[in-house]
Amino acid sequence: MVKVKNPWHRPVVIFLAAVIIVGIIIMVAISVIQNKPLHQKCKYGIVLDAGSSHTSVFIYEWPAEKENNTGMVRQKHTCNVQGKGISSYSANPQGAGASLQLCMEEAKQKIPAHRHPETPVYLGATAGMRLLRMENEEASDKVLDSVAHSLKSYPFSYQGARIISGQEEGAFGWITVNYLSKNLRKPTGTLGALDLGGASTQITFVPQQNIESYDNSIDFRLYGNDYHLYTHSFLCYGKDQALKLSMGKKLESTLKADKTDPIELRDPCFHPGYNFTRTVPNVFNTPCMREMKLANETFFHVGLGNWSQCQQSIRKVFNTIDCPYSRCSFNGVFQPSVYGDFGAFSAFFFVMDFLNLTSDTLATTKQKLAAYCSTPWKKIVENHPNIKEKYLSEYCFSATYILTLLEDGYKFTSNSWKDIRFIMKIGDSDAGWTLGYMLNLTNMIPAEAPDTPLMPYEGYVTFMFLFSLLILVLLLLVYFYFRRSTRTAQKDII
Ligand SMILES: O=c1[nH]cnc2c1ncn2[C@@H]1O[C@H](COP(=O)(O)OP(=O)(O)O)[C@@H](O)[C@H]1O
Ligand SMILES: [Ca+2]
Repeated sequence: MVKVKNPWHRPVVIFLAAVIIVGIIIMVAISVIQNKPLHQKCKYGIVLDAGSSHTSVFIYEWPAEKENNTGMVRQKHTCNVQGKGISSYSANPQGAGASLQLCMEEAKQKIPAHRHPETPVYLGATAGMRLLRMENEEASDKVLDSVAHSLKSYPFSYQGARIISGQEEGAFGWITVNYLSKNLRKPTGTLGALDLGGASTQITFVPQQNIESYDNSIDFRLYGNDYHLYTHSFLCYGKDQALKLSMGKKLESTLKADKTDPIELRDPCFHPGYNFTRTVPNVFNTPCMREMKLANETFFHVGLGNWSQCQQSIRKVFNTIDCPYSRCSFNGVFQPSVYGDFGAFSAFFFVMDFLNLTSDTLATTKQKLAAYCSTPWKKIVENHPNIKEKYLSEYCFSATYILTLLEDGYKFTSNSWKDIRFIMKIGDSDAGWTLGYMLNLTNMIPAEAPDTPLMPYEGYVTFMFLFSLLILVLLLLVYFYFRRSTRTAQKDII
């Protein structure tokens, strides 16, 4: 009997199989490396939010290759500038620029040095500077010159320092929340934006009704979709200016009713037992109100802690009678019915979060707030020893103002109240106008949708891996089948 065997057969098959396996491994490795998102290659941008009460510096970061994809920019760092807002430096403009130094030095540390020259820096000032410009344009120009001069002294790419309009503030806040929620490339609805500052407040949303006033309408084409937005910014209706408006009205009626000395302003929006000596100019030092000349300049601000009376007094700062359109919010400003979900951020969040009122029904919110406002001031201070007294004393007013603004002003109902989400951040990033402002100025939101790869990166890697595994298994099956049939043939021959 002769045993037929090809001595070359086995090593050749093994060699071929090894070459194929190594080839597949190399192919997968190359494709993984080739397509790996380059995490280390990030770009940066800096936006300074020069608000009426304070300035914050925001540093944003995004992967260099993916700048046109929605949701790719994230907030890397924030720095709160010490002291008050830049508009408080009207008598000492140099101080405004100097106040930014610590945070700008921090930005130099946070951003890799080789990226400094290409990192854009923008400063946008909001309602505090709008008011200063109304009052004293020369002073407001000097403050802007001072911050511009300061920002130019850093190694970044200075792109300007300006007062943004209320419309921009509203629209960019809307872009921010919808960019971060990744709503912009989907057919699903968008999120309206409610921003409450110290000196102004903004409402922005996609309405169902026609926009009757040109000033309140803004159009965007983003990622191939058209958005027709309603937006309005109420100057003087941020919570600090609204407090002045409301106190000013009460002070005027107190003086009409009773000219006794000392003047006592009995205020239902402050806690019982609260008693603070203030000066009249401290209330009236704003272009939001007619000046009131008074011989006696100090008064006692005395708390009563009565929520429903507080709401009555706040209602007086909204004119809901005159309306030249089919419907208005207040002060003769056109507003379509609120529609869809809303993100309420900035002071809307700070106040409602402090009072634990971010997830109740409207009726429960009112009940809880009434109980809070009637709590004695002494007890409030005892319960919150570490909170700044100015903030603490004003939470009853601020929350009552928020409820009145949303319900009587914007016409939210107990039903649509459920559509308001009080938010501070979405993911890592703060809700606010700054991110939208930067995305717009760096052209990071294209009008048309950019070409997208066939499948996302993770899907691509998984696909390549499974496909290679399949080929390998098939090859092994062929090999074993081939080996078995060769052996069978050999046996048959034997
Ligand atoms: O922790 C907090 N508790 C209560 N209010 C806060 C807190 N942090 C900031 N605020 C308030 O948020 C508001 C922010 O307004 P901002 O300075 O942005 O003014 P603007 O947007 O009108 O220019 C101010 O009224 C400020 O007092
Ligand atoms: Ca603000």
